[in-house]
This record gives sequence, structure tokens and C-alpha cells, in this order.
Amino acid sequence: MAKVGVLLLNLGGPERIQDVGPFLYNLFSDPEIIRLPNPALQKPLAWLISTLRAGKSQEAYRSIGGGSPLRRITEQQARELQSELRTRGIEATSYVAMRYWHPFTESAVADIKADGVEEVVVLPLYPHFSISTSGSSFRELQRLRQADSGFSRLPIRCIRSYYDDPGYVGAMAGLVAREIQACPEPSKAHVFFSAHGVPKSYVEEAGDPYQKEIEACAQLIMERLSRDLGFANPFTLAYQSRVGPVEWLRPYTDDALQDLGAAGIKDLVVVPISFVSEHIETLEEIDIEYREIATEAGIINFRRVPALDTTPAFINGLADLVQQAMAGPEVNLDQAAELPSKVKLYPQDKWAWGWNNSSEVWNGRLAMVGFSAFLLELLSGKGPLHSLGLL
Ligand SMILES: C=CC1=C(C)c2cc3[nH]c(cc4nc(cc5[nH]c(cc1n2)c(C)c5CCC(=O)O)C(CCC(=O)O)=C4C)c(C)c3C=C
Ligand SMILES: [Fe+2]
Ligand SMILES: [Fe+2]
Repeated sequence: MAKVGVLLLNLGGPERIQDVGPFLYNLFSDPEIIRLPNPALQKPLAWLISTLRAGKSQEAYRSIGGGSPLRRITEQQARELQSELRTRGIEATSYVAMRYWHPFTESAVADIKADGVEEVVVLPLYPHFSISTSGSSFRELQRLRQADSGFSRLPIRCIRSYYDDPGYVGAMAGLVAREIQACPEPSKAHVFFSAHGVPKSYVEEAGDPYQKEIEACAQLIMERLSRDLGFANPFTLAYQSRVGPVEWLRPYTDDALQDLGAAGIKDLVVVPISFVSEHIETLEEIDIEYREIATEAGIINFRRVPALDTTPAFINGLADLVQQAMAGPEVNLDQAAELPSKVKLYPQDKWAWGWNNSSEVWNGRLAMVGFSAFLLELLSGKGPLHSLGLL
């Protein structure tokens, strides 16, 4: 039997407060996170945004103990998946590849090669595909494969997403059911799915299937709750973690919580739907920030469903996915990262008046020109801001 390497993809998180700045710089340097018409400006802009955001982010990481638990949990998931696969007679070894922090994708690939792995199964720890998450990690792996003939020779089977997989959906429904049952009047609890947001343009202009996969997933979890346990609770889906000034998927979680409070909802079961591990956006954003907003809006009982972490039903579901992938054809990284509709992100080259997509593109371009001039002035010490005594 071939030696199988299961490569788990995740985003990574700063383990100590001093990691926050460099972690954010890596994240904002990724064109799949911030898309610029001019790639030369990516790094300067990443530096600027990470510098501006670092204070707020550090404060959030401090409030959850000084760092992200993502590496510890992901490595635990990897160990438990490996042991489940071995129990099933599959000689697999699992590896963790983080996109923006340690252990980086390069080091996972180096370990795969050093261990003499003969075939690879790529499994994102993102159940729903997005350009900004699995898509970005697939592209990073593709770059490494193209630069390395040893790695590129290994057969590869990529799992693109599994938002509709019965194992994953069942594991989520099990966790949601426990929180509904813990409510004073279970049948009255309102189920509130809070998915990580993405900018609206990813979906509407670039063809990101993320929103469709999230909507279908929430529906499937509710159907499973109804089929297996007879629950017929009302539910809402909203999007959290907005960053920057552009429009993201709506409704926003904070607005939706206020609306539900105003509508008289008292018992809320909050389901963090895009995440399979506890991390800053569950522990800080939901448990602290959104809980406060909900309480102010009149919600009395705010119960947050825990993330899947190493829930046995989830680990079993992941093992099933790996087994299915191994039994199926090769699926390369290009196929895994492909978008259903290929739409250019910056199609509007013609000027058009008004607040429209074209004006947003031109605003972005003008901002880039202004930003470059500012950087040049900072470096050269000469320019209009110095003349005015502002620098
Ligand atoms: C600016 C754009 C961002 C997009 C788009 C985005 C999408 C996205 N992210 C996750 C999951 C995670 N994000 C995490 C951290 C994180 N993400 C962004 C920005 C975007 N994410 C920032 C700035 C940060 C850093 C934290 C902060 O300052 O807010 C993490 C790691 C968290 C940890 O514990 O360290 C995860 C995981 C998903 C699922 C997603 C889109 C589908
Ligand atoms: Fe994120
Ligand atoms: Fe985020």
C-alpha cells in the first residue's frame, strides 16, 4: 500500500502577541485577501494595513489569553484523524499546512518529501470553499508544486469542500441539538448561524461559490435537526468579521442580532458555521462582542454552539472524506481552485459617473496613486506634505 500523506490546510494564527503584526502582514500580502489592480503595491499596502490594525487585533488576542489556539487545535485534529485512519488500516500520516503562520505550507511540503510520502490527499479545514481561504491555500500549494519536481510528481487528490457531506452536517447538527435542548423552552429557541463574511464582490464579480455553500449548509443542518430529532426551530443566517470599508455579504451579524432582539427573541443558539476550530472569531468576536450586542438588544439566553474541534463524529467524517478521495480519481490543485464562473474582478476600464462598481475601481486606483506618492514622500523627505509642514 502506498504511503499516504494527508495535508490539512488552515489559516494559522499568531501564537504570541508579538506575532500579531507579522501574521497580519502575511495575511494582507495575499492577493486573494486584498485584490489590487497593481501587484507592486501589495506589500506596501499590506505593511500599512497590518500596522494600522495590529493594535486592535492584539487587544482581541490578549482577551483570549495572548494568542490563537488554532495551531494547538489543528495539530490535535491532525493526530486524531491520523489515528482514526490507521484504525481503519490506512497507513496515513497527517501534516498541517498553515497559510499565514507556523507551521507554513512550505514546511509541511518539506516534511512530506522527507518522509517519503507517495501520494497526497489535500483536505482544507474549511468546509465551504472561498477564494480567500481554501482557494488561497490551493494556489499556494500549486506554486510550491510548480517549483519542485519531486513534489509535483506525487499523485494528488484535493477535496474542494464538504459543506454538504453527511458526516460533517451530522456532526454540526449534533452540537446544535445539545444547545437547543439546554434552552429553557427548546422549541422556542432561535437558531442563529453566524458565518465568516467575505466582500460581496468576491461572490458577485469573481464568482466565489462561498455564499451558496454556506446557505445550502445551514439548510442541511436544519433539515438534519428536523429529520433526526423533530426540531422545527426558526433560523437566521448572517455574516460576521467584516474588515475594511467595502461592502461584505449581508446581513451583518451585529445588525441581525439587533433585529432579532427588537423582534422579541429571548433564546438564541448561535452557530459559528464557517469554522471547525475555536479561534479568535468564536472566542472573542462571538463570545464577547456579539454577546454584548445581543444582550443590549434584549436577548436573555445567548448560547454559543462550540466549534467542532476534535468531536469524534467530525473526525470520523474527515476520515470518510479521505477514504473516498483515495478511492476516487486524482483531483489536482487547479481543478480544486476552479471557480464556477470565471468573471474578471476588474472589468470596468471605462469611466462611468455615479457610485457604481466602476467608481469603486477608480477610487481604488486613485487611492493607490495617492498612497504611492505618500510612501515616496516618506522615503525621499520631499513633497507637498513637507512643504505644508505636515510631515
Ligand atoms: C480582510 C479580509 C479577510 C477575509 C476575506 C477573510 C476571510 C476568512 N477568514 C476565515 C477564517 C479565519 N480568519 C482568521 C483571521 C483573520 N482574518 C482576517 C481577514 C479576513 N478574513 C484578519 C484580519 C484576521 C486576523 C484577526 C483579526 O485581526 O481580525 C482566522 C485565524 C484566527 C485566529 O485565531 O488567529 C481564521 C481561522 C474564513 C473562514 C474566511 C472566509 C470564508
Ligand atoms: Fe479571516
Ligand atoms: Fe476574520
